[in-house]
Amino acid sequence: MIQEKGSLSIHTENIFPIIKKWLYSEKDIFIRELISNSADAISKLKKLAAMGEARLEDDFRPRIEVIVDKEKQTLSINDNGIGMTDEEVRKYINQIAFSGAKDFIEKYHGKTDDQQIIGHFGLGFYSSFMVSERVSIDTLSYREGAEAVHWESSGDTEYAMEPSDRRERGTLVTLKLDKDSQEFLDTWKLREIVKKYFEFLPYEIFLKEIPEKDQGKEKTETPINDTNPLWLKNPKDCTDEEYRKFYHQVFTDFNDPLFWIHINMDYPFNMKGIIYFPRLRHEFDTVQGKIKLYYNQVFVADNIKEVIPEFLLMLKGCLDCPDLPLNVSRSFLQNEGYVQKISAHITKKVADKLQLLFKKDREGYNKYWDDIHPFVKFGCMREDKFYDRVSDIIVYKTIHDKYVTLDEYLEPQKGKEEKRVYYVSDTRQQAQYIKMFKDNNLDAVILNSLIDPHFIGFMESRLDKVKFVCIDADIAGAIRDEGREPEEKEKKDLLEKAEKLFREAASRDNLKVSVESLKNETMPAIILLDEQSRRFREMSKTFGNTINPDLFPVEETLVLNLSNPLIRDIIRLYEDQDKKSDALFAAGYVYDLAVLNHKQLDPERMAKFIEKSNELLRRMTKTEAQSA
Ligand SMILES: Nc1ncnc2c1ncn2[C@@H]1O[C@H](COP(=O)(O)OP(=O)(O)OP(=O)(O)O)[C@@H](O)[C@H]1O
Repeated sequence: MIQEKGSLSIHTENIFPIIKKWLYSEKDIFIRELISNSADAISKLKKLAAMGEARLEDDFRPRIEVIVDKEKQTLSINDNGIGMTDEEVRKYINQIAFSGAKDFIEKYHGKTDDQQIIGHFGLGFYSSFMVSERVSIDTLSYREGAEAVHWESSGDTEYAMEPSDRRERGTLVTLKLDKDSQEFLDTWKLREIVKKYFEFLPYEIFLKEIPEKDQGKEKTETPINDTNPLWLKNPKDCTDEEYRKFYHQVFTDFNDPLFWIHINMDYPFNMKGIIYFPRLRHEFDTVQGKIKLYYNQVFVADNIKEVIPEFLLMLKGCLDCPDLPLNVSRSFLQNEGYVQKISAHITKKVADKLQLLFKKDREGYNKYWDDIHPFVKFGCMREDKFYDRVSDIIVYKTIHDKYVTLDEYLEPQKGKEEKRVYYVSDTRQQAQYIKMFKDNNLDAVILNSLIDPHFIGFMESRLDKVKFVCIDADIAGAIRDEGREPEEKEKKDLLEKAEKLFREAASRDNLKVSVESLKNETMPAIILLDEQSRRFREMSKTFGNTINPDLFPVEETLVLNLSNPLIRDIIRLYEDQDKKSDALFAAGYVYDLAVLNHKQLDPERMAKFIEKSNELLRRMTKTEAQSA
């Protein structure tokens, strides 16, 4: 060919500043575009060879090179793919690539949300001008008798074409980086970017620096990428060690995952990947999950909510979905039937895995539960289908350190019209109540994590005639000793007197008081909290009200235990004018102890309580000393 100069058919001057600005936050996408082009060029060549339309060398190995020349300030991408003839350069580069950029701008200009466009930007080759003063191409087509072509442009409307001295089939794109983009000469940074998008590209990528370091030395070349990610391997042939290693490598998490699911399907659509259940160090870790989406082994993005059910984003994994229509907008994806099928399939796979673990290794499943419960609960609340598949294997940790399903927990209440699940929402604050339950051989489950107030509400909405009741709320029914209950008249009389006495002693006119004969004799009184108002307060905490718990006061009832002789004695003392002050002293003390059982006393009350305790000791020793 003879030397040729020309003008590009579009007004690139207008486009240029817009694209540059738009790309500012994601400058490195030009690398993705150029390497993608090289990978496409190799795929096309392989396809043609398979059809018998191109001849490959016997020792052909697909290869992409990223070459840095710090002296010349150039960054080049070289491949041994299909190459281009001069006609093709005219067509694909001069016309298509540049008009592609124009289409792109027309479509997306003004959209501030980069996330509108997934993965493929359609900006292609043109994006190389975002970082370059000048871009050149040296290419030799696979076609027999083709001549190599050199093309060059500075990103304005002018280009130049002439013969090239390239001898090998394939394409070399060289960018003379502009002064604002010198960071792309940093091989460490380049390696990071290439790894981000192409860690699992099926063709080997090599990073080279010119002049080569350690010249003359015998070298073994190692590609930057892993051309055979584990998800492509048949699950039957993968070892646990390989799964763990892959997890460490991809997520740079040194902890081992709990377990994993290998997805490997070809029909009715193509999807491969591995999803891991990470170990949680604390509850808030859950938000740090990561599902990486790939398209034919090229990374697209992390955590695309439109493709992956939201609750699965708490897990970690890689999913390769070559059938995804990735060059479309997110809003379109949401309505795509294919995407819904992917979502449904992953949900089913995860539920199946949990069911399998539960059935085959209940012990192991119980051990995992502390790590996986936020995920399972969140999943149930988010996806009806997931709930339907796992509702029978939701387990609850009990105060006896066992893990039981709801059916197992409710077994002793079989035949009862309304069933109750007693739960602990704070193991420290409710320690006394737990002890009381244990002493009476009763069981309660522990639901003390952030998600649990929501989960309890959710479960009640799903279950007919099952109520969740906190261990410090309305439990008198569970621990009442029916055999010891006094006559109704006597009980009414006692209640009237006790109400008067304890309201006066606690200085609270509206204190709710009840009298019961409890199975447990040791405790004179306990405080019960109204379940509804307590739940309201818990919920307000999860919505950020941690500052003032008194904003939502919780209704309390002081339950006096008639099985403990102290209560009747105090009531009797109260009726004796001479002993009234002693009765008030003792009643106030009993009340304070009951309150202390489930929460801290406010500072003023605490100071008084200590004063009273000291007085009590003094009274005790004084009587002892007098009688001695
Ligand atoms: N390394 C290469 N080897 C062979 N042909 C190439 C190479 N790079 C670009 N081309 C040709 O130039 C065309 C335009 O490239 P460009 O990157 O602008 O768009 P695209 O790859 O077709 O689309 P998009 O990047 O939007 O997915 C390509 O379709 C291809 O035919």
